[in-house]
Amino acid sequence: MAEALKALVNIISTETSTLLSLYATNHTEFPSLEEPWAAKSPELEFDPALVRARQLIVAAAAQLIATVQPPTDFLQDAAPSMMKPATLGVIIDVNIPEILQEAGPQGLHVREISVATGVEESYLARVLRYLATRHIFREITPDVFTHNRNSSLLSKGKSVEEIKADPLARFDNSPFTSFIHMATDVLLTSSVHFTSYLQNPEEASTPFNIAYNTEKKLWDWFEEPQNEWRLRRFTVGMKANGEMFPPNIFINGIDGNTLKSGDVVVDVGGSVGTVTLTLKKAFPNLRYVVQDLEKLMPSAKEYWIQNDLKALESGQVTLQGHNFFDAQPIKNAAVYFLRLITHDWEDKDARKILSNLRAAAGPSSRLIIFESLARHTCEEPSLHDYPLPKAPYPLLANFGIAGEGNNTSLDLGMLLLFNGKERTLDDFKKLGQEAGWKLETVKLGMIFTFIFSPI
Ligand SMILES: C[S@@+](CC[C@H](N)C(=O)[O-])C[C@H]1O[C@@H](n2cnc3c(N)ncnc32)[C@H](O)[C@@H]1O
Repeated sequence: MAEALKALVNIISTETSTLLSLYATNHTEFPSLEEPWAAKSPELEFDPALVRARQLIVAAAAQLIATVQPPTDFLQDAAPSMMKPATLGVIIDVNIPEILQEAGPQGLHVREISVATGVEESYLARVLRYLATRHIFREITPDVFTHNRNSSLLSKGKSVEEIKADPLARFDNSPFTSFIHMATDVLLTSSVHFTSYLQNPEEASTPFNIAYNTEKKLWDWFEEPQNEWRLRRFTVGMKANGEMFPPNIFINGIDGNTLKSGDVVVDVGGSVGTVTLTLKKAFPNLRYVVQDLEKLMPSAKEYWIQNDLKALESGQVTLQGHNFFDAQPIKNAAVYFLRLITHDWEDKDARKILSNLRAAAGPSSRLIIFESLARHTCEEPSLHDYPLPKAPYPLLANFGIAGEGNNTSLDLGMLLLFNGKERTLDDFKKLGQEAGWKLETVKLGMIFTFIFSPI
């Protein structure tokens, strides 16, 4: 199959030229792997042509490795992949990103990092070498490490001193690091029980329940006093999700220009309301309700006080403690939307959430779900009607890790924590139908928009 190998190299070569010419046209230097990350042109990062070129290069490069690497080497690297979250967890827990940031570009010897962290020098050297081998941190001279493009994103955005002074608030400034840290903590611990759970799902509700010896759902477990920091980290992490997606996805998804002034948009399970803030800026003539569990309301209030106090004071935005398994109090809203909610729940629970919205909806209400679309690795006839980009030969139809890497991880993460799942197109149609909603439109994007009308 030399033909496949050549085709992969060809994709990498062609798309690299495209990528570099996009940077050149934008008068922006291509960011170096060796330098800490600083988005020089945030608009360029979301440019669809750049996103497409990058996706093709990563998909082809990953497939090239899988093609040329002996399978024994390939699997020996894959099997102990848990070392990634394990080492990232240590690094974040003992504040190495901040220590190296404070040390500057000349880096720091592990001896000094050891003094600053209290972790034995030889342990640190091995952890950092593992990560630097995978392009997270850079080893300048033996045992002297500094940040590179990837590791620089692990900083919590506070000094070591500030972190130590208020450990509970350590993730408050760093939505992205919060998100990464979740994988190194509850997810990693739960994953140990994966095989036992899948072979005997009656054992517990989820692998998470086995791991932490609790019958509570994750959200309720977060309320236990020892988990206060985890709830806080999760709430901050959700903001990262908001910032990871281009705002236009939500603006085009809701399409507020088709609504009447004063119409109500309900952000169901909206956390602090990051999507609502984006919508409110785009459609200032609408009214908004952000709903989440009562315990989230203080954080939500703080978020709006910081970002748009006027909207709260004028009543244009209302924050409402509401459990979405209870009857929906806002009747006949123009739009009920849910972002990253249905994937937390197994079908019977997701059905109940959508049924409660259906019971409150009026004839012209719309239900809008922002969620990933689970895709097969091969051609899917059910998706032929949608203008999804076609993967060139010999790439996997879903672009492999460059298309579905995060989604497949997230899908299994949902299984570990909630017995939830990412859904295929047919799953969404069926789920809607069973709850009284007809899937009318699907809009493509980094996250998909599924628009339903009442049946
Ligand atoms: C994955 S987060 C998504 C948050 C938000 N939609 C976003 O995209 O940023 C799930 C949210 O569901 C909320 N949640 C969980 N159970 C809930 C319930 N029974 N009623 C209302 N909200 C709930 C959580 O508190 C959390 O904020």
